[in-house]
Order: sequence, then structure tokens, then C-alpha cells
Amino acid sequence: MTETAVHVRGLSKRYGGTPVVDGLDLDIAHGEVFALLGPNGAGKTTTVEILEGYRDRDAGTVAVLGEDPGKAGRDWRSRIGIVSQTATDASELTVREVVTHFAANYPRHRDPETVIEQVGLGEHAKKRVGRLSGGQRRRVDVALGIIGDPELLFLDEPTTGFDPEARVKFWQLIRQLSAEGTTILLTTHYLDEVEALANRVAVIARGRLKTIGEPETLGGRATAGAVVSWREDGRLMERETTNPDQFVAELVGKSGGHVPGLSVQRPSLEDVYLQLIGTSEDLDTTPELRKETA
Ligand SMILES: Nc1ncnc2c1ncn2[C@@H]1O[C@H](COP(=O)(O)OP(=O)(O)OP(=O)(O)O)[C@@H](O)[C@H]1O
Repeated sequence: MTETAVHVRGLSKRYGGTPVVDGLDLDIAHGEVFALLGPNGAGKTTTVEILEGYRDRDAGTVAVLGEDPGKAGRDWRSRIGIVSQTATDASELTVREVVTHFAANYPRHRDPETVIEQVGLGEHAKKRVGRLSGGQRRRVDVALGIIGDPELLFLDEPTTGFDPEARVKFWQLIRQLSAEGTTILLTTHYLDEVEALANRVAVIARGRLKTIGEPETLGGRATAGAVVSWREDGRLMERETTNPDQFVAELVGKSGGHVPGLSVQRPSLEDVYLQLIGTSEDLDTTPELRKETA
């Protein structure tokens, strides 16, 4: 087994002379849940599709499960699972038929009935895929992504269209797959999804890496200044401090025990993310480039 599941150095891709992935470096360890975050047009899908072997790159070194995705064959493909942004065709086949049919493509696959249950489609197994709701159809995509028991699973915005209950169930499924050793590369626009699932997250904008780290400590979150607020004589008080522990201890001391309305707030992942990509040059303001073939 190679040291990393995904190894990327200097990855670049241009469309019509415009760089959309621009010198990206990434390493994803085996068993890691890794998230790619970035605004629309940041280059996430382009990056993921290069790693999946579905797009060419212009420059850079890429190894996915030890092989160059641009050259890897069927054996390699059977070791990866893909849930792409493009949904499964509205099929006349039932959920059970589609999942069972797909399973037959893999030398080693999961049990179709178990997978259908795992994605929460047990009671819809006999329904035609074309008759499912958008969120239910997305769950079929997830089922097809995991049916081959992949070592590495690519999830491109997997929970778009899910209701809150379905998202929480999906998160449980991802945690279970991760506990079983599956490496997962996830792109999402939901910051709570990143906090709930990812071991590490990379923020990219305009095809460049802005920062990489654990969601809890990204952008110095854990050690950033905090805002302490409390009520005093009926008024709301606020104080920014780099040492909230000490400040709260002093407040408690002064008040003789109870501090009404006490709260301590550190920057959220959303605050850090918006700060990182907040500069206008990082947002995709160019007109949509013509879709060319990769
Ligand atoms: N086949 C293509 N031909 C030309 N331009 C393309 C092609 N595919 C993507 N692009 C452009 O490359 C840029 C990056 O697109 P990409 O889909 O990778 O972004 P993304 O980060 O996944 O965005 P989103 O969050 O909206 O899914 C965009 O400006 C897009 O218009």
C-alpha cells in the first residue's frame, strides 16, 4: 500500500487560457475524510474529475491509490467509488434493479439489499428510479457510489437536495464507511457537513489552495480572540479578549458566582471561511467559460 491515498503536486488545468486549477498540492492519507471547500467555480469538480481519471491535466503529478488516474485501468477503477454532481438518469428500472445491475460490474461488491437499506431507500426498493423525488434519487447515486465497496470514495456535493433527516442519516453512513477504512474525498458547500465529517479540509479559490487543516483549528480558529458577553444591571455587555478563560474567571469572581447571560464565542468555521475567500479576486466573477471537452 502506498503512503497516501491521494498525492497531488503542482496540478494545473486551463480552459481557454484561463487557469481553473493553478498549482495545487494535496496529500490525503488512507482512511481520511478530506473535504474540499470553495466558492462556485473554484475548481473543486475539475480537481476531483482529474483525480477520478475523467479529465486530463495540463501539468502536475497525480497518484490516486498509487496510480496515475490518466493511465489507470479497470482494476484501479473498481477500487474507487464516485458520486458525481450529475445525477443518475431517470430510469424506468426500479431501485433494486439499478443497484443489483451496478453491483455486477464489480469483482467484489457489497450486498445490494444492505446498501439500499443503508442509504434509506428500503421502502422504495420496488419503485422506478424515474418516479423518485430529487433527494431520493440522490440517495440512489450514493448507493451506486458505494456498491463496489470502494477503497476511495469521491463525493461531489452528495447531500444537495437532502432533507435534514436524510442528511443526518447520510452522515452516519459516511462515518460508518470511514470507520471501516474507506478514504473519502468530499466536496460540499455545507460548512456543518465539513465540521460533522471531515478530518481535514482544504479551502480553494480560483484553483489555488488558500489553507488546509482540521476544521476545528482552521485559520487559527481555536486560538483566535473570543467575544465574551454577559448581562450586568440589565445591560448586555461585550468584551473581546485573547484570554477568555481568565476573563470569565474574573467575571465570576466579581459577581460572586453566577454571571447572567454568559456566553463565549470564537470565530465559527463560516467566519473563517468567509474571511479566507472574502476578497473579491477569489470569487468567480468571470463569465461562465464555454464548456469544452476535457
Ligand atoms: N469543460 C469545461 N470547459 C470550460 N470551462 C470549464 C469546464 N469545466 C469547468 N470549467 C470552468 O472551470 C471553472 C471551475 O469549475 P469547477 O466546476 O471545477 O468549479 P467548482 O469549484 O466545482 O464549482 P461549484 O461549486 O459551482 O460546483 C469554472 O469557471 C467553470 O466555468
